[in-house]
Amino acid sequence: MSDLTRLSAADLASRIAKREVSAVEVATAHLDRIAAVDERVHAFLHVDREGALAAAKRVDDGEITGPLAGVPIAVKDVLTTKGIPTTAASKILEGWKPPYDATIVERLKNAGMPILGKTNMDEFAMGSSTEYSAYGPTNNPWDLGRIPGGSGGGSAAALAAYEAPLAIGTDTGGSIRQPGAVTGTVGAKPTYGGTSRYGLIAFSSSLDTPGPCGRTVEDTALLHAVIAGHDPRDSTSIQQAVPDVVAAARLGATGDLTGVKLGLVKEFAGDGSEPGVAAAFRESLEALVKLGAEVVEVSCPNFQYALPAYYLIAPSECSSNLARFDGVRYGLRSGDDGSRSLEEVMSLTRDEGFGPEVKRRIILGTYALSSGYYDAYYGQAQKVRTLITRDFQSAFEQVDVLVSPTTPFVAFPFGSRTSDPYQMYLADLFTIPTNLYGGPAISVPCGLAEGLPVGFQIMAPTMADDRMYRVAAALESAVGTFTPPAL
Ligand SMILES: NC(=O)C[C@H](N)C(=O)O
Repeated sequence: MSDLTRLSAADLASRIAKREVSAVEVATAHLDRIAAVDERVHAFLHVDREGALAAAKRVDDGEITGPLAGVPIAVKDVLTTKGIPTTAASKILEGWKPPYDATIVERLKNAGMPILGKTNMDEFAMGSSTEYSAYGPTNNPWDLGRIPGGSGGGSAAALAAYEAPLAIGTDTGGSIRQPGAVTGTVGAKPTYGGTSRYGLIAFSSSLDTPGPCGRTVEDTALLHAVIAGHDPRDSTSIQQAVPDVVAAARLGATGDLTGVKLGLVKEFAGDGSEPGVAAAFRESLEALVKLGAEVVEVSCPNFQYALPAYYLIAPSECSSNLARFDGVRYGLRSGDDGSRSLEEVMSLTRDEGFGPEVKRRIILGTYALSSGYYDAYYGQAQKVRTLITRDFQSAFEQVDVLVSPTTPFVAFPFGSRTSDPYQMYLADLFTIPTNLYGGPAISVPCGLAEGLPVGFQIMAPTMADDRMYRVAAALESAVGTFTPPAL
């Protein structure tokens, strides 16, 4: 039989449904692949062999059916999994086993999708390379000396290394799309509120968005349909019905984009992209025009303020959200030998438990929220957020979607951006505006630059997630998918 780990999720699901292959065989093939290559890739922080096989058996026993029943999946370690270690790649949560499942995880289980394990990430999702994981970085399957993106580098690398056919990520400023771009995989950030945050360890609550990752656009859409939709346990969850993203992906795959208007953001053009990235993006745009799309230049003058606004809003929210890690309620507790006060124990725990990037953001956010500075920093950033939203709204009066490269550069070598935080933050230059607005966006592989993958980003209006899938699938039909060298 062909290697099951090379098949698409759609193909696996149909073979399992027809009983040409069992779900247990599919899960076993992926677990064996993880055992064979993950020492080199380090995509996983925890592998749940027993749990995955038990879930697969329930599908084989006919207890669960559905569009992705029996298709295994990897889950970013920032979503709670009942009884399974969940660390957000931080020492402060080492050994913590949550007492409940995140809604996303619950939906995967109800859909009969065996969870292979938890994937590596930057600590608390702060970073663009997984180099800030307290458990060591993930290596990019395209070149093991390079970063797989971040924060969800583990989920993207697991796909590129054929350790999992599907994965879950979360995107606060680009953490699904940028890892997708640099690993040659697909990553979609749904509309904010379109996927539940219940059980997602909060970084920046007004931005955090869980979403699907896959190797093809159709697979990603199939997973989107499983996880999206209203959740009464999340107060910002949207009530409205989820658009039919699977139908949109299948429509796009026919390769006809007649009448679709693509907006090229004027302010992004030539803005710091590596020449290879800019070239692959331009060629893809031409490919889309051949499929019938029209390209219109649009101006979004406030996008240039997105990065600074994000680095006030996200740290401000994180300084509040991460206050709960105090050595009392979860995981690590340091220096509690009976001689120290509660404050001292909290302080020692947080000093030992948090890594340097997390500390940097807590300090930055606490400062931005402090009395006397609140209006000048946090308040001002919120106003910028409104202006960016207006830029999107007026752009979408002229075009159906906006397009850009996903990230200005291809996967960079380890250590090349850790000494200057700003250089790391630039990885999200093109992805952050969407998070501030709240709309959906997807990254789809569009070519190679010096042998490394380049991502093409498609941004759509809120609750028009289907539009981006249509264009993404059309692009995929024109440029194909990209396979890394054998590991
Ligand atoms: N969490 C994200 O979406 C990643 C972003 N690079 C950040 O460090 O905040």
